[in-house]
Amino acid sequence: MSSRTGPEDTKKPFVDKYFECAENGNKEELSFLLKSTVNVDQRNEKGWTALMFAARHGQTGVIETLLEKGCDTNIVNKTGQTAQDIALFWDQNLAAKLIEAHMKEENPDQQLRNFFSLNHLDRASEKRKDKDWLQAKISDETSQFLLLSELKPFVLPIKDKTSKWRYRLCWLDHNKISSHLTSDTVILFLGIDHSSSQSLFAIDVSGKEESKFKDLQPEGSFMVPFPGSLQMEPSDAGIFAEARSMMDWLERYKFCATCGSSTDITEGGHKRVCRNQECKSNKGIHNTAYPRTDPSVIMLVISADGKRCLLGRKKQFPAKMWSCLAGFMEPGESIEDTVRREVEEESGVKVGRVDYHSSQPWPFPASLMLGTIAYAKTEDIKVDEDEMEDAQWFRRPEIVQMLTHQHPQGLYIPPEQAIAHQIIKSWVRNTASSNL
Ligand SMILES: NC(=O)C1=CN([C@@H]2O[C@H](COP(=O)(O)OP(=O)(O)OC[C@H]3O[C@@H](n4cnc5c(N)ncnc54)[C@H](OP(=O)(O)O)[C@@H]3O)[C@@H](O)[C@H]2O)C=CC1
Ligand SMILES: [Mg+2]
Ligand SMILES: [Mg+2]
Ligand SMILES: [Mg+2]
Ligand SMILES: [Zn+2]
Repeated sequence: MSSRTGPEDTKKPFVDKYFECAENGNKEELSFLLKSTVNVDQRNEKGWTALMFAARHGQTGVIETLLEKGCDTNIVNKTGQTAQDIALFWDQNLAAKLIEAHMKEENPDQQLRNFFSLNHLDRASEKRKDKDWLQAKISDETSQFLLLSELKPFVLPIKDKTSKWRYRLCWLDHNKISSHLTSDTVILFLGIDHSSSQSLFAIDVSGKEESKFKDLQPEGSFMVPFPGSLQMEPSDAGIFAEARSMMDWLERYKFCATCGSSTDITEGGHKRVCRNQECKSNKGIHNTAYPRTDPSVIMLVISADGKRCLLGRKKQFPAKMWSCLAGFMEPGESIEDTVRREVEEESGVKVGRVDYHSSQPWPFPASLMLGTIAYAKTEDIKVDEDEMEDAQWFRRPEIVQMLTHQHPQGLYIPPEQAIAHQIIKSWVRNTASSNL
């Protein structure tokens, strides 16, 4: 490899050496560098990681070491390839298989699981209808409770396997929180964790002095959910999404939307029941007392020549961040038509075909993002100035710069936890060898 230069700093000789070890299969020295100076996912100026160098040269021993050290197999380089793409391109089949096996282990269904959607709990929707069962679980000494104050979760700081600071949900057992449970405390059943046989709950402690909870766990704190929750362990983020959306609904929908009467919380917090026996909401399908989920579409619009994609800036976005267009679905509208309508409203561009990509619960407060790739039939842009600050077509090389934080003007797209990032990355990967 001719050029592997990284950022101009004192670490550069070590980083160069690190990539050289990956290329030559020098496992011992690579492990030593990882222990002392180098981050496992360090990239060079072309966006290559050690895993990519090892994949390119079929260094299976190094690949095993890097995978053990928790390297990220999803990183793309500046041409939009992952390490696995590189291994396949260079006929390093053993290397490609090793990476694929690791990815399968982490994600057995081989389906993109967006951040906030990794919730492994069994919601036990039949069991939670049984009041006695629920009450027994609330008092069970093995049950675990998550505190939420004004929708802020009680969390612990931890270092992940690459030494970055992240947050974990802080679970407290019944003994610790029993003094905070009064007859009007909102208790939400989250589900059963079958790996530990524990039932998990969230409780609302809004209005109580937050510092008091430090006695239960001195390292714990209430975290402002956005953007803090993006730094959560992905498996906790899914549980947090359920807890936050549900708690927000329980707090905001106290009265019956049909007749305005008071409601009672049932089924562990998953349903409200109108106290007015005559109310239409108590008659089956008309029930307005279930939690809300607001479907929203989010789309990467591709130009007719396939070479550019359309990104927009909402007025509230941080400076220099561009993202996919997005919008709420209206009742009686298909996903495809919502995409066509929102794109035309926001940018004036007309869309034809729409393909589904993946989905993401977005708990601010309760959107379900339906991710799509949409194909434009027109090019002229007319920005909806009420909602958008700007919308523009970007060529693929510029998108890659934005994706890999290499853009000369510092433009960037949302982080990997946002579905927008994943849709953009998919397009970049799928067009990696098409010379656009
Ligand atoms: N995960 C991700 O990567 C991304 C997620 N999103 C999320 O997508 C969702 C939709 O995107 P956005 O561009 O804001 O939507 P829209 O383009 O539909 O426009 C937003 C406007 O819609 C109105 N609105 C608010 N709630 C609803 C609702 N439940 N149904 C219909 N209209 C509503 C509001 O208008 P008014 O103020 O007049 O009430 C709001 O200003 C948001 O929740 C946003 O946070 C967006 C981009 C990226
Ligand atoms: Mg919008
Ligand atoms: Mg809109
Ligand atoms: Mg809209
Ligand atoms: Zn009612």
